[in-house]
Amino acid sequence: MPVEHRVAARGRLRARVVGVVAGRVSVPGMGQEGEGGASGRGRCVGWPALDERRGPLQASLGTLGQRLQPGMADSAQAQKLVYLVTGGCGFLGEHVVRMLLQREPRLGELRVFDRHLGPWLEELKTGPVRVTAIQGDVTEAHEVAAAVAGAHVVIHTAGLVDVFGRASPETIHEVNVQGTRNVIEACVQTGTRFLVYTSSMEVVGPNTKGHPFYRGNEDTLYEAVHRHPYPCSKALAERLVLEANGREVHGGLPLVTCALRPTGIYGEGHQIMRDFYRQGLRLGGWLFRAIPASVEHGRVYVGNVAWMHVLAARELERRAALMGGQVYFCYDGSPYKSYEDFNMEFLGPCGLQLVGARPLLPYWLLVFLAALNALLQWLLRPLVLYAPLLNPYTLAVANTTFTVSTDKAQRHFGYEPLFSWEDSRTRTILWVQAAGSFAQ
Ligand SMILES: NC(=O)C1=CN([C@@H]2O[C@H](COP(=O)(O)OP(=O)(O)OC[C@H]3O[C@@H](n4cnc5c(N)ncnc54)[C@H](O)[C@@H]3O)[C@@H](O)[C@H]2O)C=CC1
Ligand SMILES: C[C@@H](CO)CCC[C@@H](C)[C@H]1CC[C@H]2[C@@H]3[C@H](O)CC4=CC(=O)CC[C@]4(C)[C@H]3CC[C@]12C
Repeated sequence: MPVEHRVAARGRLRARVVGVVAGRVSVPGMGQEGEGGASGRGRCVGWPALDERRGPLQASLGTLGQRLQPGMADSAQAQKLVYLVTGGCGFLGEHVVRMLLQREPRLGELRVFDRHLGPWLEELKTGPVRVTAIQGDVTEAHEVAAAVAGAHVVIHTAGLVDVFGRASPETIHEVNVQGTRNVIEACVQTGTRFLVYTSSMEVVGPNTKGHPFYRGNEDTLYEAVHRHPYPCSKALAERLVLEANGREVHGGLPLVTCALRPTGIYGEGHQIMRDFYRQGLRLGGWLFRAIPASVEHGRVYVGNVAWMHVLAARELERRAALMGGQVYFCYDGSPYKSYEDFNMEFLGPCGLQLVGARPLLPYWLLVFLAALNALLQWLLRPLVLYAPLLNPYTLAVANTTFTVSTDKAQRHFGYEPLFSWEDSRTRTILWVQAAGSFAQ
């Protein structure tokens, strides 16, 4: 049984801590030095502008090696590091946690902070690394500050991922924007210097005009205009993180931040994939094409997203001047396909078939159905939560080409996908099969 106790660090704290443990290790190769680079700036229609008082991004920090904190020396003998992963029990967060345990040799303590702690944390009980599970809420500044205190690196992946209208826009803003602000302020107050933020491709697009983004990179010009609360919140939060780069933290050294922008993540734990599978099973093994095969939607395997987080976090120290204040799309070798055709890479081997070489319904009818769903959601809200997958926003995202092709992360911090497409596919298929066989 885990020992549960109250955290005493830094004042009032309601976060609950569960101590557990895990292990082990390998080291990746490094790539070439790269250039600086731009970060996309989104515009959120109908949302408040960010406080601009801190001015433009501060990307140039000097060589970090000259200003090492205790415990940050780059050698096998170095003091072990304390990592904090917010949202560490989510779909991506769990993979980040497991990846850190497997592939961060300097890991001394891993703090997993989440509103809902997963029972799988129990498995991490054996091994050389101390794992501390902290039940807490990123919107509670004091809980975040207590969790951050004493951490060397924070990977902030907690977020409210809702494009279906389950949560209110205010709640999405509170968790994604204020939660991120709390993480940044906690780093500043407690002297934590390295912050990796999980942003999203949605910060860039697809935009409200449905413009295609075809094999774009971090410097591709694109009109990033959002209306939906989720991409708005991610864009605002990303901006906060990037603008915080270079701020002086407690102890006088500069904060180093970067943001990673995954495209649509898939892999073990992907609930929407599991939902499509179950829906197909209910329909006798059939799914019906709604989106033209020619509309490409960028996807990335969760293990590679986790790996990119681990590498970025590790390299922020050595490459602060290059990486600080930068954004990186998360990409891998997953093929460019439509959302539905891509899902069939996994659902096909699980016995489902996608009916139709072309969409079975005309687009105008889908638009009508999506609008009807939105209306029903609004009408029924006082009585029941009606949140189907299809709404005007999800239709627009699924029906707009958005694909990424970039090597910026490779050039800046040596990222190469850890999992090949074949591995990613096989792992996902096995998970879908297992997940689908549980309760219908
Ligand atoms: N799923 C996707 O395709 C993509 C996700 N992202 C980003 O990746 C991050 C992780 O997303 P997923 O793993 O897909 O979502 P998820 O919902 O599985 O995980 C989010 C985690 O954050 C936790 N959380 C939510 N609100 C919290 C709060 N107030 N305090 C503490 N913890 C809280 C949740 O309990 C959950 O464990 C998010 O920031 C999301 O915006 C970015 C691009 C694509
Ligand atoms: C029209 C339907 C016919 O089958 C298909 C509807 C699919 C949608 C539910 C998904 C299509 C694209 C997805 C989003 C995309 O992958 C980008 C995302 C990034 C994030 O940061 C969060 C998740 C998401 C918005 C993702 C959500 C589900 C889709 C809209």
